[in-house]
Amino acid sequence: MTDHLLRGVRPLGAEPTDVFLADGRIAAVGADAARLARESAAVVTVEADGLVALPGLVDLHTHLREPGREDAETVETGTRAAALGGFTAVHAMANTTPVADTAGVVEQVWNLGRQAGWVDVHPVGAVSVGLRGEMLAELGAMAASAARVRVFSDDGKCVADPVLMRRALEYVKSFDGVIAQHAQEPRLTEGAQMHEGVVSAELGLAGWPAVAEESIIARDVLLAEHVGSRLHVCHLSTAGSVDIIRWAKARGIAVTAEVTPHHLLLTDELARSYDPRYKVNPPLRTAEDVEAVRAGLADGTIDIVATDHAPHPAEDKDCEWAAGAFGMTGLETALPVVQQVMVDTGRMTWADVARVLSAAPAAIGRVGDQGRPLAVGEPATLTLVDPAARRVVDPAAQATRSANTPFAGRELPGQVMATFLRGRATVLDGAPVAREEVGA
Ligand SMILES: NC(=O)N[C@@H](CC(=O)O)C(=O)O
Ligand SMILES: [Zn+2]
Ligand SMILES: [Zn+2]
Repeated sequence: MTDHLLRGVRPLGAEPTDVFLADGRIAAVGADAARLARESAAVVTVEADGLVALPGLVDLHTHLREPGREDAETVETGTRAAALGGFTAVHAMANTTPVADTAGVVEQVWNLGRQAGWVDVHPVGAVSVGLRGEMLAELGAMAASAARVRVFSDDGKCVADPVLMRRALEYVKSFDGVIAQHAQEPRLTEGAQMHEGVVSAELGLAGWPAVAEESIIARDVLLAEHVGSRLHVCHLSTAGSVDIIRWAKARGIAVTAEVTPHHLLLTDELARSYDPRYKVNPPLRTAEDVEAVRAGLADGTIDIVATDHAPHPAEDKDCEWAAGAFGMTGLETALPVVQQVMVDTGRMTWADVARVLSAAPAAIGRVGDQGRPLAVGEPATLTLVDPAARRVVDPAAQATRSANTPFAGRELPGQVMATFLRGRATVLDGAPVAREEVGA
């Protein structure tokens, strides 16, 4: 395998240094790096002046759409988009067709990920058969499969039945799994089109009230406490949800929570455009909610940023608001949004970014060989970002097969220049590097 010398790179934004990647590991940092590189038979030098090195990003919430909706995304296109976004691992949500509710389907997704080779693909297993919320899926068989599933979710649907939720939390304890809940009380959100508030009232669109999210989170943290199991809350979006998580953590409950880039930046005011690009579950909320999730991420109440990358083909988005599908893409814009909202405002450091986009999601998903420190001997799984770059988001220039980014036309800071997965470059000079090109 080709070795790489990264010259003048700033690990976690610290002082510039040289880093040498050899045989899939970080072989040297500092003065030793150039010396060892000279002894290497095959070395590529990356001029990394001013680039920040982060551990490879880990997404706990990605929709890859395969099997079943290859018109929206495939494992190949979605994971290439992930690598370009600086990711080295993604968790592939279970709401595919067929649903990933058996060992057979999760192994299929896992194998597709290995064939594509862009990032490690960790399939998420469904909690219930067919996401129907009635009967537990074969959680143990998925955990014991080659895919080694640890994260289970009916995402897209809420596990609304408290008994089923309790049983799921109990079941995953035996293999250290976690239930990732899409917190949406179904009865309170029937026909909902956007956040329930001033804007929905003015537009005359059916509302999705904050309490529909908060009541499920409140119930679930109490269930997790009662059972003594791990709960993860997907795409938390309201100020009240942040308060509940803060309370639960103070009480010692094993709960973790994620926020998406779009909920960190965008508000329900965008619905006034009637452009379904802004239609998502949970919906874009108010400016007060946006401020609360930023504060919650900064103070550690919210553990991670996850993309909820949800590609949809044009026919499901180029339509009137009411007919549009819920969901937005996010893999190629997540790091730039976090830089803009949290780093460039001084609310977080690059070390914090490494925590919320790599170490913490790897820990929640029990992905042992990712989210590691950038230290000698560790796997060479990292990404290099140019924080001084600025780019206007162009859906046509993205690797994802779908164009439903809510950030189209916006200027965002930061560009991923290189990504390495166990020493192999998946991205160089900001462009994807197919595995065949490097002969690895
Ligand atoms: N977020 C969305 O609005 N949509 C997701 C499902 C989900 O994450 O709930 C999708 O699969 O399209
Ligand atoms: Zn969801
Ligand atoms: Zn989702």
